[in-house]
Amino acid sequence: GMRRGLVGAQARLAGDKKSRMRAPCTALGAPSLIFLHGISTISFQTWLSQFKQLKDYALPNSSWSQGMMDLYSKFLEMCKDGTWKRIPSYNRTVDHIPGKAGSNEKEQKKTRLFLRSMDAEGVGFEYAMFFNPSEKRMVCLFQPGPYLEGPPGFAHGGSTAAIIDSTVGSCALVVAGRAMTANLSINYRSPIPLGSVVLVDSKVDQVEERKVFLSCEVRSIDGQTLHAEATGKDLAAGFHR
Ligand SMILES: CCCCCCCC(=O)SCCNC(=O)CCNC(=O)[C@H](O)C(C)(C)COP(=O)(O)OP(=O)(O)OC[C@H]1O[C@@H](n2cnc3c(N)ncnc32)[C@H](O)[C@@H]1OP(=O)(O)O
Repeated sequence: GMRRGLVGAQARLAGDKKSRMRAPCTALGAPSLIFLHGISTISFQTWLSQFKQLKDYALPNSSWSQGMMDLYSKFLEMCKDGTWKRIPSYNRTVDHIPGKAGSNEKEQKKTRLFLRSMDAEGVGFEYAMFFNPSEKRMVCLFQPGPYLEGPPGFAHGGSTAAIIDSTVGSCALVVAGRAMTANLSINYRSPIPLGSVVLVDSKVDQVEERKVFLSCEVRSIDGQTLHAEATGKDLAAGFHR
């Protein structure tokens, strides 16, 4: 009931019953905000049409817990007035790059975005990101699945690093247009139970020419437990190398 209602709400928000397959335009709002370069080389319509066949993985599926659904629903609400933007997610890195999305190049068919590498729903990284432009803040709702185990019953530190890197990297990418993580320093404060839901909350603290300085906290939904905190530096270069 709740879940179906939410998916319905999502579809209505996107204004299309096939929103599962094609949410990015509505979700991103103004793509020029996200991608500060390259957009002029192809027509806007062509760029949009490339997303049509792509499956968006940042939408609810049956593996999402009630906690994950509730949080997702809360963030969708906050998207209504434009304060937050839902960020779509694909299973190939190339599909996030304007002008290259939907590419059929042979080599790119074989590669996967690391966090979307597991085909079964719920076993690996289940996550959805939301961006707040005025705060230059990217929040990722993250539900680690059973295949991310490190200590028995808890998420592997590398998986935590991966979700932090991706959230911080996406934040830098949205703010700076291009981004490559140059440095990431993580303090692990409290283990993350598999199947729980945490908030990976990152923001840009400072931009100095090509350097983007970011900080990030991973907390339980109620905010009471600090699981990890990180600082990072992204360089706004190299992504298209
Ligand atoms: C949609 C999906 C989003 C997913 C996001 C995922 C994000 C990622 O995982 S990225 C992958 C992991 N990162 C990498 O592989 C990066 C590997 N490193 C590199 O390619 C290069 O070192 C790169 C591009 C970061 C920097 O190289 P380059 O552009 O030549 O910079 P360089 O000229 O050496 O340094 C520029 C400045 O940055 C500083 N800097 C460079 N590296 C670092 C570092 N590791 N730590 C701190 N500062 C650094 C330098 O000191 C220099 O500062 P200044 O100008 O004041 O002297």
